[in-house]
Formats: sequence, C-alpha cells, structure tokens
Amino acid sequence: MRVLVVTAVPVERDAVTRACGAGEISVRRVPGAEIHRAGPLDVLAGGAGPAAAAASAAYALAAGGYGLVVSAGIGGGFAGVAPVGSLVVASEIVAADLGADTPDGFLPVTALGFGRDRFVPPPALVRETAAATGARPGDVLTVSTVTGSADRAAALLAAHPGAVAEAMEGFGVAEAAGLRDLPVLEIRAVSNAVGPRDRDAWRIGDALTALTEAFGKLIPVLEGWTRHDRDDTAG
Ligand SMILES: O=C(O)c1cccc(C(=O)CC[C@H]2O[C@@H](n3cnc4c(=O)[nH]cnc43)[C@H](O)[C@@H]2O)c1
Repeated sequence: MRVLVVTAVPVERDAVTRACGAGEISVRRVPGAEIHRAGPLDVLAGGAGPAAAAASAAYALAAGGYGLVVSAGIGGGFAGVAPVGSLVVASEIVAADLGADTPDGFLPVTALGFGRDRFVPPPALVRETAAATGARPGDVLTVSTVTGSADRAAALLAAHPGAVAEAMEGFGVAEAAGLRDLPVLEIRAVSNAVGPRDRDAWRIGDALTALTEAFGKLIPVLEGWTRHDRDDTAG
C-alpha cells in the first residue's frame, strides 16, 4: 500500500519528495495538479484551503492502492508550544471555524446537528511520528482564514486549549481519507507564529527545510505503518 501525502503548494510537495533522495520521480497529471511519485510516497500539491485539499485528495484516492493519507506543509505555531522552525503532529485534526457564530460565541458544526468537527489520527502512529521526528503532538486547527490578531489567537486557544498549530488543509484531507475509511496524519513545520500579522517574521525556507528533514525520518515509520495490519485503536 502506498502513502498519499497532500500539501497545499508545489514548494511543500518538493520539500517532501526531496526526503526520498535522488531516485526518479514519476509524475501523474490530475485535474489542476500533479502527483509526484517518489519512494513509497505519492505527493500531491492540491491547493490551499480545506475545500481544495478535500477535492484534490478525494480525486487522487479514487485511484486506490493507498493505506494512509498525510496532510503536510507549513503552518502557524501557537506561542510557547510550537516555535518557528519546529514540527508538530496532530493528535486531533480540528475544524476550528466550521460552524456558526452566535451572540454567545462560536458553535461547532456538530452543535448545529450535522457533520463532524474533528478527526483523530491513529494514536500509535502519532506517537511513532513524534518519536522519530521530534514533532510536538497536539491539536492542529484547520482554519479557512489565517489568524491575524492576538485576540483571535487567544480565542482559538481558549476554545482549543490543546492546540499547537493552525493550517488550512488538514480537515479537508481528513474528510477525503474518511470517505475511504483510511487513517490520516497531519504534520506541519512551523513557518510563523499564530497571532498579529507580521510577514517579515515568516521563515518559510526554514520550515521547508524542517519538513524535508522530518520526512527523511518519517518515511520508515510510514512504510512500517502501511506494510502491516495495525491496531490503530490502541491508545
Ligand atoms: O497573509 C498573511 O498574513 C498570511 C499569514 C500566514 C500564512 C499565509 C499564507 O498564505 C500561507 C497559507 C498556507 O500555509 C499554511 N499556513 C502557514 N502559516 C499559517 C498560519 O499561520 N495559519 C494558517 N495557515 C498557515 C496553510 O496551510 C496554507 O497552505 C498568509
């Protein structure tokens, strides 16, 4: 079984495939994107945001042959837990702004009586990923709007005290994986702090380097995970 890795943009895709070494990369065109096959990974730059990520991941997964789906890329880290240049792995992938705003605060989509607001990656895989890469485990929030103020960052942390990072694709990738009953993992390299907008403080190059290094260590874990039947219910 192969691993489908979904990034948002081609520079993230290439940071992942670089971890597979100098071997050949074969390219398959899909609507609006390419899947780059390198080692055990099929890596797709499926677009930014949860909708693009869900649509492209669902299209790629229809080909079959996958045993695991990974959402990967750069992300914003919450202060004090995920500094710029560090790695995080999602113990839960949370749709943090999917729901309804009310005078009494935010209601998640589940409170509206439909859908789901989180996916839980296999805990053993999260542990193995953290051990292999040094990634900090915690909730990774999927948002459609990048946080740009201290107030919004504080509100997200109040609602999700276990949050380590936010990004824009994880929940969409997880929805696509869920339709196929496949396990999902999300790993992010932190390029910026969640909070007041400060484009000069972004460290995208450092985060992409960290992403490559992380996949260098993660690939054996992913291969082991897809090679055997695993008990993914064990806490
Ligand atoms: O213009 C801004 O203020 C701004 C701030 C942070 C990120 C962006 C992006 O356009 C990148 C979105 C892209 O990268 C992931 N990402 C990286 N950092 C964050 C973040 O702090 N919050 C949410 N997403 C982030 C995301 O997954 C997208 O693929 C613009």
